[in-house]
Amino acid sequence: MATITLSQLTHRYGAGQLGLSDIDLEVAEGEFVALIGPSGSGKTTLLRTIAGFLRPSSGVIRIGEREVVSHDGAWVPPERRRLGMVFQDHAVWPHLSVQKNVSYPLRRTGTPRRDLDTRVAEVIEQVGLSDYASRMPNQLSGGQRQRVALARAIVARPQALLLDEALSALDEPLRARLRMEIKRLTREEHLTTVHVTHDRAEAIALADRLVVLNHGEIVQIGTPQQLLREPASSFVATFLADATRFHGVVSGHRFYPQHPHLRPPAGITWVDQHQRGESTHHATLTVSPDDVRLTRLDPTATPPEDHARVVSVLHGQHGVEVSIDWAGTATRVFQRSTDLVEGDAVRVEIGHARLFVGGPARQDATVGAW
Ligand SMILES: Nc1ncnc2c1ncn2[C@@H]1O[C@H](COP(=O)(O)OP(=O)(O)OP(=O)(O)O)[C@@H](O)[C@H]1O
Repeated sequence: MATITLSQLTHRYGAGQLGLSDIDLEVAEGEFVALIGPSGSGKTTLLRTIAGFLRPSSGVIRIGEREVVSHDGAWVPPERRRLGMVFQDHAVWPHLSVQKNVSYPLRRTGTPRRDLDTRVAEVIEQVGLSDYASRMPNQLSGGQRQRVALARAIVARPQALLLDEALSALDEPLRARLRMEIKRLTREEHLTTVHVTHDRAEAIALADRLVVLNHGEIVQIGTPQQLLREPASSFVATFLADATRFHGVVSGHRFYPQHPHLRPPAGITWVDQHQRGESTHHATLTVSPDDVRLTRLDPTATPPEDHARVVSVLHGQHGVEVSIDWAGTATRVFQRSTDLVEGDAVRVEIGHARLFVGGPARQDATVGAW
């Protein structure tokens, strides 16, 4: 296993489109890192650059002891980087059995027969396919084919494992099971892993550290708990925890919201992002869906001015997601259970909020789709 180090990595596509901007990142030996961010933020570009499918415009990539992309233009092609890759679409060879698919990387490098048989049997067992070794891919389920792809990616003990939406094509509950198995397997094999996913729950469940990208830049790196507890910007709070943003101004250490009815709660965490020379008075209050309480108002009485309306109520396995319209601001609220229904008038109370003062203007841009 190896450390992956990226230094000042920048990529511009042919049309001038910025893919990556000045990325510095070190993935430690045996660490599991997930790349997350809105659509177009650069996740795929970054993974493809590490894999060697894309040659960055500038910067250095080191995998283990070796520079695979250097300042002086030196370049190691993908097949010589000793990386394992798993894509979304079960890329296994249809004309080869499970055993032959998995053993292929070892046959290619001329591994002696006995070593090959032992290692292939070991990996096939690790992914739970021992009873299927002689089957052809068309006799397997989607989940089983993805396990074959995973076994083939790790059989040659790669320096690192790259996962590109590897679980996205699978349905629950299979997806959740394979997610846990990947976690176990990467730990057992002490695999350095970089995982691109659109699924925040998956990233949070699997990763030792999350790398949040936006506009081709890293906007925050940290453990899932750190990022959830201490998002560095209103963008990260909104993106990772579905927080709602309310804009306003700060003056004399008080927040004045634009939102006509918002009463800032007593529990505010101030995050001062003020940058010298910038206008500092703009501020964004983020409210996490867990920190809002809703009380149904008497439907026969005229609702007070600051009421909100329930727009939708989605019951799920682990609770209820209530969306409200609060003077034009769509706000998400998580509740353990509720008897609220669409159209109800509610009173809104905020338990805790984070106030981001100043900071880069573009973090307030639309978060975008996953
Ligand atoms: N082949 C290409 N030519 C030009 N621009 C590209 C190309 N591929 C990606 N881009 C641009 O580079 C930026 C980063 O794209 P990338 O595909 O890495 O994002 P992503 O985070 O993986 O997005 P998604 O979640 O939608 O897959 C985007 O602005 C995108 O439009």
